[in-house]
Amino acid sequence: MSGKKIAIIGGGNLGSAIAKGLLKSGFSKAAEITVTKRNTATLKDLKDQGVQVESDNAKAISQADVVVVALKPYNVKEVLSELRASFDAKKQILISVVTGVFLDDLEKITLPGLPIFRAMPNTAIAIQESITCICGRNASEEQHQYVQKMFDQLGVSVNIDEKLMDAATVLGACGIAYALRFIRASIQGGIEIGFDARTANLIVAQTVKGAAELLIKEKRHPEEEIDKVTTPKGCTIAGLNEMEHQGFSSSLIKGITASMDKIIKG
Ligand SMILES: NC(=O)C1=CN([C@@H]2O[C@H](COP(=O)(O)OP(=O)(O)OC[C@H]3O[C@@H](n4cnc5c(N)ncnc54)[C@H](OP(=O)(O)O)[C@@H]3O)[C@@H](O)[C@H]2O)C=CC1
Ligand SMILES: O=C(O)[C@@H]1CCC=N1
Repeated sequence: MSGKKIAIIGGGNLGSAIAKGLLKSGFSKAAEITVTKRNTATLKDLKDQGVQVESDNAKAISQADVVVVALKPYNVKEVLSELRASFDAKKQILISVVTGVFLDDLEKITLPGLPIFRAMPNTAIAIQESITCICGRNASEEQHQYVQKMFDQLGVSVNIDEKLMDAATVLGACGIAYALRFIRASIQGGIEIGFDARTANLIVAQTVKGAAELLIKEKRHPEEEIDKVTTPKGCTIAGLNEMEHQGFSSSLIKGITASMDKIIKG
């Protein structure tokens, strides 16, 4: 239990997922979390669990020890610059999960010297299974440890240089969507070869989980594990090679670089 009051500014997809993860992990009590957005009706689930729901950002920030900003990139400047007076550089930490807004910009928009972190989680944060890449400035060792502990409760965290934050957004945050599209396509294939949708979903999701766990728990290289599956002249290599002829790896790599270009060039 952290004991700190956390205000999440922008309770949309990611902001709400963070609140859910904080509750589920026991890192925060419901009464310690405030989530803001203009239309608070969509936060009913969180409100029913005891989370404070608010449309007054200034009030939420001034009562918080930790401010998590989960606004859309295009309205961060407009919203935060009006809230400058609510921040306290001596007592607070700002954590931004906003894509493409630099520590420099965040400090200019808010207060000089404010301890500021950028964190890039993904939506699996709602079930404590995120990978979260973190960088920060102006923070004490204790504040760094607090932020890392917070995201470790919500999955796994890794400290990176800010220059890799856009790449982290693509690989980790967008990556959930890429993985789910792989899963959905596999389910479609599974239905075509005979399974009902529900059974295909279970088989594919558990298979993907197993593949990931082999890498995470056993620290294996993907190709080492693929070699164990590909019986000579067998059906796996026939399928894999056909996928490659159709551009499977190439399309993924091109998709990843297209996402990266979108962040950099807009
Ligand atoms: N979704 C994801 O998987 C990830 C998203 N991100 C980043 O997180 C940020 C949020 O993304 P996401 O959650 O998907 O976006 P959403 O649009 O779902 O959430 C943004 C929320 O901000 C609220 N909002 C808008 N204006 C204000 C305001 N003035 N005060 C308070 N709240 C406001 C909106 O609600 P209302 O209109 O009711 O005010 C909305 O719910 C983005 O910067 C994104 O790049 C990063 C990693 C992963
Ligand atoms: O698509 C987006 O722009 C955001 C950033 C990472 C995930 N969703």
